[in-house]
This record gives sequence, structure tokens and C-alpha cells, in this order.
Amino acid sequence: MDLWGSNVKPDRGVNVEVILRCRPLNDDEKELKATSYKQIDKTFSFDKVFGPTSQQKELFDEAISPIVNEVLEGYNCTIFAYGQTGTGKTYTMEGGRVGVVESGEFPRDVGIIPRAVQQIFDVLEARDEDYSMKVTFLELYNEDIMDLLAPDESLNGPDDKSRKPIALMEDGRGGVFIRGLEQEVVCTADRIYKILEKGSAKRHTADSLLNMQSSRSHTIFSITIHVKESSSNGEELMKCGKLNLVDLAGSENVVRSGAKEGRVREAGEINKSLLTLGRVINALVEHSGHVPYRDSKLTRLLRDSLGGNTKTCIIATVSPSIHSLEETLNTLDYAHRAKKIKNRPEVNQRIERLRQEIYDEREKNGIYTPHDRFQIEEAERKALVEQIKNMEFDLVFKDKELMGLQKLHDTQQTLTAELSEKLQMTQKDLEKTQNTLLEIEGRNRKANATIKEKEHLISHLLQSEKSLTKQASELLEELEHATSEASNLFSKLEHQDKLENGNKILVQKFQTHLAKQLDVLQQTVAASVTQQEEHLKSMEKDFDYSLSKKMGGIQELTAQVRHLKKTHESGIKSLDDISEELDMSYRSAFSNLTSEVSRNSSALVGHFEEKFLEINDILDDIQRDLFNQQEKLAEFAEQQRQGHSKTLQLTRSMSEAMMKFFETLGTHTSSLTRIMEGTQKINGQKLYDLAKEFEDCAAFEKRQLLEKVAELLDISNDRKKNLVQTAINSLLESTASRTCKMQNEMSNLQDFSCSVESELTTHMETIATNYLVATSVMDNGKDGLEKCLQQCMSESRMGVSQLRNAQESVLDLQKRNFGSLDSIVRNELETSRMILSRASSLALSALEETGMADKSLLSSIENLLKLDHEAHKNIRSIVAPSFEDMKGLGNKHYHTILKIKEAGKCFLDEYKVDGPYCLTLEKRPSNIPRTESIEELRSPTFLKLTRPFSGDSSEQQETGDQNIILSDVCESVLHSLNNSRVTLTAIN
Ligand SMILES: Nc1ncnc2c1ncn2[C@@H]1O[C@H](COP(=O)(O)OP(=O)(O)OP(=O)(O)O)[C@@H](O)[C@H]1O
Repeated sequence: MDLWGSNVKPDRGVNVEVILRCRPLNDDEKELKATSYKQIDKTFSFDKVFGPTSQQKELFDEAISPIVNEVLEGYNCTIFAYGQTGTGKTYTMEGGRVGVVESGEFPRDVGIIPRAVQQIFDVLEARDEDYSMKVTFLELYNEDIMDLLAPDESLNGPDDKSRKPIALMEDGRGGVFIRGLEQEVVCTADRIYKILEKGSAKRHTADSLLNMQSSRSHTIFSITIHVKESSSNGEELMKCGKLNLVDLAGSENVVRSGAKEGRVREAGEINKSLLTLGRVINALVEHSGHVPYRDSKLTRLLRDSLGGNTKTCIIATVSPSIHSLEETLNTLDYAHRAKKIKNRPEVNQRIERLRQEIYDEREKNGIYTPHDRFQIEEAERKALVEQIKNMEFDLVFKDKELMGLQKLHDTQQTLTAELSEKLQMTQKDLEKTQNTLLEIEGRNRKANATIKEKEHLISHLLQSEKSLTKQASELLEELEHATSEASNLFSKLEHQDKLENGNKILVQKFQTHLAKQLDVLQQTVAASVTQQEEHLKSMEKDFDYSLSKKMGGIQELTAQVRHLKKTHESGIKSLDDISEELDMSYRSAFSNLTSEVSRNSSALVGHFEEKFLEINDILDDIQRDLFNQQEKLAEFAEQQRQGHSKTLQLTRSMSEAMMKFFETLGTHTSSLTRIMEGTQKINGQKLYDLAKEFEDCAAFEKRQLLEKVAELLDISNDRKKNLVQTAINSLLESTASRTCKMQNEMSNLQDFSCSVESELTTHMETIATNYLVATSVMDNGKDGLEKCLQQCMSESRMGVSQLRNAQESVLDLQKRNFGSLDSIVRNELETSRMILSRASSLALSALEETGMADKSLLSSIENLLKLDHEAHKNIRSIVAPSFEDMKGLGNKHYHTILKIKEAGKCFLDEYKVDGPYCLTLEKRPSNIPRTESIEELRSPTFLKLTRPFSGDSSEQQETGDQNIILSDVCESVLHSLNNSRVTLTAIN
């Protein structure tokens, strides 16, 4: 008869409860800042979740306390702690030391087990019911079950090799039991704490990278409670509840846990148990027919808790560190799947018949049984003991067998794993080898095909070579012919080279001649300019000198005239005085009148004569001075005229020289153009001849070789033709463009010469007009000056004649007075008075006239001076621009010469750009045999393209393109010869 639960209806299936607990960051993780805000799109749902700040009490009260109550109701309950190492499984299950419990409050880090124990005792004590409590504490290490409550004397420590594992037995009803497992009956909570502490100390631990005190085993702490209750119908009921508290080993992978040597197996076993646990969970979730409980001892022990009649709670512990992310996700996935497992919890209860039994059992005083039942039971017991003994014997045998089989199975599994690994490797190797084989086969096929192709080609080539060898001798002759043609061509080129050299010398000569002529011209112009400048300067100097001298003379004249005037005035005054004296002393000194009058008259006449003579002298001086000036002016004018005419002559000669030079330049330019055109024509003709000859030769070759290697030769000939044609075209193009450029330059030069010529003519004309203007102005000045001088002279003459008239009239009066002195005494006074007054008035009028004449003379002199100044100014105004013009002309002339020189240089450069090239075939050295290959012909020893140049590196660089083009021509000739695979005889 089933003692427990046979008369109890099973509860409806309930899911495994899953709680998630995340521990806080430890100090190392805080230092490493191992948090992350990386978002992972995965959702897991759990019954309860406890964060890093959650406390032990909080977790117990909210999640575990109800389970403990259910245990007290007679249910079997299991609480697992599952998670990566170091995530707080042991902390959650056991926690810190309990120590001394004050006023029923544990220290805050005390875990589930002590708190559950405390709750059980509290409830049972409060109910005041009969109960008994037993605890077991076992460890599953490397698939061996160890009793952590075994007496101390059998153990020497956690790693004691003498520790014997205890056997896990089938109970025959699908369940298991552990033979020899110590069950300790406990009456107080303290006792349990001690047992727990002792057992924990014996547990296998090791330091791993993730936890300094890492549990290397699974532990199961079980509390079994028997409680006797009275039912409503007065019957006594016995309820039996069992609480399994399972602390699993870390679920991390071996590598990450840093398992050292010897610990790998340990990790493997731990993983094996956990893997089996995972498979069992999967099978239960997926409702597979077979649940592999038997694959590990852990699953065999927890069979009831997974899919059985036990209420199960899994506490999944995780770390908040980013470094544990993968493991955390695995734990979450594992726990989430486990949540789907359904158990069918049942209450373990039976009707109390033997209260005494419980009492005895508790008190350990034996059990009271009625006699009849005792006999029956005793018989049953004996039979059962016998049966058990037999069974135990069988079991031991079977256990041994099983262990042997298990070991065999394990060895087989390892072997299988190794073999499968080897198989996989071999398969990979095979695949690789197959691939390599395929590749090699492919290559082989290709190589075979290539060999066949090459064989075919070789045979074809051999045939071709034979035929070519035959042709070679024929071609040799052809080549000799071609060589002689080439030597002809080279001699032609040499001739052209000579021609070009002659041209070059001509150009150089022309340039030196041009330079010389230009230098002479420059010197002549400079000399002419300086001479003219000197002339003008001396003219200016002379003019200044004459002007200053004239000024001195005029000033002297003015002073003398003024002196004369004063003298005249004083004479008149004394005359007046005398007449008045005469008048006053008329009556008293009439007798002395004649003598006095005659004396006075003679004095007057003498004075007049003297003054007249003086005036005459002065006037003569003035006249002489004026004559001198006139002569000098005439002389200056003549000199100036001569200077101008000389300048004109020089300018004309210069112009003629320039004209001649430009004519010579034009002739040379046109002759050069003609030479260039001739050269171009000759070049074109030669190139045309060369192309024609080449084409003929190529056509001939083509005809000869067409039958044998028609296709190859076609391509070769076309290529050769194209090459030669392109080279010729480009050469022609370049020659034409260069000629065009040269013609342009020539026309530019001619235009420039024309413009210079016209400019020169204009300048000459301007100079001539300026000269004429200057001459006419000079002539005009001279005429004006002459007129002034003549006027001055006539006025002086007039003055002299007037003075003479006055003298004559005075003398006449004197004569008349002397003749009729006696007869006209009385009337004489009147007459004398009249004469005197008349003389006075005449003197006054003469004075006035003299003053007037003086004034007019002075004004004439001033006018003359003004005219002289104006003439001087005019001359200066003419001379200064003449100077400037001369300088400008000199500068322009200098620049023009420079430009001409530059143009000459440009012309020479241009001529050089199109400089001669010559293809020289040098003489074969005597030490090389006549039948050398074409490759050696390519060597510069035999054939080279040279271009004579003046040694200027820049010139060489500038003309590099022409070199390349001609090189290409030469290269193409060589190429064609090379392609023909012929040998060349000596070239001389
Ligand atoms: N919730 C928590 N609050 C505070 N400290 C904790 C918490 N969980 C774990 N710890 C601390 O983390 C460390 C590791 O915890 P524990 O040894 O319990 O991990 P474990 O999962 O049992 O590891 P293993 O599988 O290696 O045995 C301990 O020092 C423990 O005190």
C-alpha cells in the first residue's frame, strides 16, 4: 500500500515559477565601467524580477516565503539557483553567516535557506502542532554524490581522495533514493544553521577568473517536514512536505571560466549535468515522449521537481556586466524555457493512525505496535528485508554493471566525439583534396590543351622557319639592295646637311653683317645727334653773348644820349641867360655887343661843333656797332644754316643707309624664304621618294612573302605603311607649319621694316619742316633786326642833319649880325631879341626835337631789344623741341636697332628650330662579321640619328619632338627590317 498520497487527488498542472535576480556591480566591474546601454531586442518574461538593489529579505518575503508555506501544507517544493559563476547563486541560497539572531531579525545578507528554516520553525511553533523535521545535505561533484552531513572522521577535507561517493538507487517506483545518506533530525533552527555551515565548508570550491570562491559542485539541501493535523471529520492527518534547496554550479563555458589544467574535466562534468538539465527542460517543454532524466545524476535526483509532483521555483541569477552579456542571455533563455515546464504538485498526506509512532520516532524511544499487527508486519518486514537484501545485492551488482557500462559509455562517447572530430577533419581534408584535385585536373586539361596548341604552333613555326630560311637568302639580296639605297639616301641626307650648313653659315654671316651695319648706323646717328646738340649749344651761347654785348652798347648809348640832352639843356639855359644878360646890358654894353655876340656866337658854334662832333662820333659808334651786330647775326645765321644743312644731309644719309639696310634685309629675307621653300620642296620630294621606294620595297616583300605568311605580312605591311605614312605626314605637317611660321615671321619682319621706314621718313620730314621753319624764323628775325638798325641809323642821320641845320642857322645869323651891326643898332636889339627869342624857340624846338629823336631812338633801341629777345625766345623755343626731337629720334633709333637685332635673332632661332637632321649610318667596325643579326644593327654603333646643334642644352630640349619623330621613322625602318628576320651585310 502506498503510504503517501495514494488517496490524494493530484493538483492541476502548474508552471515552474521563474524568478530573475541581477546582482549589483562588484568593485572590479565598477572600476572597469562594465555597464553598457547597448540595446538588445529580446524579451523574456519572468514571474518576478529582482534588481541589483534588491535585498535578501525582500526576495525571500516576496518569492520564497509562499513556497515555504506550501511545503508546510504538505507539498514537495524545489528551489533552484541557476546562473553563471559569480552571479550570486550561493549568496542567494545561503548568504552570509547567520551568527546571533537578535529579535528574530537576520543580518541583511543571510540567504534563503536560513530564512526558510526560520519560517518553518516559526510557523510550526505557532501552530502548536506535532511535527518532525529531517535535513539532508549532499553534493554532486564530477557525477559523484557526496554526503556533506557525513561524520567528520570519514573526511579529511574537501579534496580528500578517501571520500567515497554514495550510490544513487532506484526505489522501484520510478523514484530514486541515496543509500547511506545521513538524515539529521533537527528540532531547532540553530542546529540547521550549524549543519548548513559545516556542510558548506566541506563543499568543493576553487578560484576561477570570475569568482574567487567558485562552487565547483551542485548542492542539494533538503528539509523534510512531517506535520500531524486533525481533519474536519476528526481523523488525524499526517502531512509531509519537502523543500529542496538546490545551488547549482556555474553555467559558464569552460574557456571563459578560465578553468586550469585538471579543472577542465570538472567543468566538463558540471556542463554535462547542466546540459542534461537543459535537455530535460527542453523535452518537458516540447512534451517529447522521452525525457532524459537518467543521463545525469542531477536530473535523476531532481526528477520529481521537473515535470513531477513537485512545485518548482528557479532563481536565475545574472550579472549586470557587459562582459557577461552572452552568458546572461544564455541564462535568460534557459530560465525562460524552463518557465514552460508544467508540474503536477500533490499534497503528501495520510491518515494518522500511529500518533505514537511519530512520538516515538521523535523521541527515539521505539514504536508501539499492537501484537497481531506486529506479527503481520514482522512477517512482512522479514520478507521485505529478505527482498531488500536480495535487491540490494542485485542492485550492487547492477550498480557495478551500470558503472562499468557508464564508463564504457563515457569512453565510447569520448571515442565517438574524437572520431567524429577526426571524421569532420578528414571530411574537410577530403573536400580540400577534392577541390585541389579538381583544380589540378582543370589545370592539367588546360596545360594539355596549351601543349597541343603549342605543339601545333611549333610545327607550324618550324615549317614557317624553314620557308623563311629559304626566303632569307633572297631577302638578304633585297636587303643589300635596300642597304645601297639607304646609303644613297644617307648621302642625299648628307648633301642636304651640307646645304643646311651652308644656309646656316649664310644666316650667321648675314647676322654679323646686320649687327655691324646696325652698330655703324647707331654710331652715326649718335654722332650726328651730339654734333647737332653742340651746334645748337654754341649758337645759343653766341647769341647770348651778342645779346649781352648789344645790351651793354645800348645802355652806353642811352646814357650818352641822356648826357647829350642834359648838355643841350644846359646850353640852351646858358643861351637864355646870355640873351637875358644881353638884353639887360644892351644899353650899357652895346659897343661890346658885337665882340660879345661874336665871342658868344663863336663859343656857341665851337660848343655846338664840339658837341656835334661828339654826337657824330657816338652815332658813328652806334652805326658801327649795329653794322658789327648785323654782320655777326648774318654770320650766325649762315652758321646755323650750314649746321642745319649738315644735319639734314646726315639725316638724309642715315635715311638712305636705313633704306639700303631694309632693302638688303628684304632681299635676304626673300632669298631665305626661297631657300626654305626650295628646301621644303626638296625635303618633300625626298620624303615622297623615300615613301615610294619604301612602299615599292614593302610591296615587293609582300608579294614574296604573301604566299607563306600572308596574314602576318599584311598586318606587318599595313603597320609599316601606317607608321611611315604617319611619320611622313607629321614631318610634312611640321615642315609646312614651320615654313608657314617662318613666312609669317618674314612678313611680320617686312611689315615691321616698312613701319620703321615710314616712321623714319615722317621723322625726316618733320626735321626738314622744323629746319625750314627755324630758318625762316631766323631770317625774319634777321630782317627785323636789319630794319631796326637801318631805322636807327636814319634817325641818327636825321638828328645829325638837324644839328647841322641849327649850327648853320646860328652861323648865318652871326654873319648877318656882323654885316649890319652898325646900321641896325636900335633895331638890332629888337632883332637880337627876336633872333634870340627865335634862337631860343629854335633851341627849344631843337631840344624838343632832340628829345623826341632821343625818345624815338630809345624806343627804337628798346624795340630792337624786344625784337632781339623775342628772336632769342623763338630760337630757344625752336632749339629746345629740336633737342627733344633729336633725343627722341636717337632713342627711337636705338630701340628700332634693338628690335631689328631681336628680329634678326628670332629669325636665326627660327631657322635653327628647323635645323638640319641627319641620319648617319656609321661604318661597321672590322671586328664584327658581315652577317650580324638585325638586333645588332639596332645598336648605335651602326645606325644613329644625329642632329647637329650648337651645344646649347635648352635648344636640344626644345627640339626633342623632332628628334622623336625622326627617331620613329628610323625605328619604323628598323622595325620593318627586324620583322623580316633578315641578316644585314656590311654597310660602308
Ligand atoms: N545580490 C547581491 N548583493 C550583494 N553581493 C552579491 C549579490 N550577489 C552576489 N554577490 C556577491 O558576489 C560574489 C559571488 O557570489 P556567489 O559566490 O554567491 O556567486 P555564485 O553564483 O555562487 O558563483 P559560483 O557559481 O562560482 O559558486 C560574492 O562575493 C557575493 O557576496
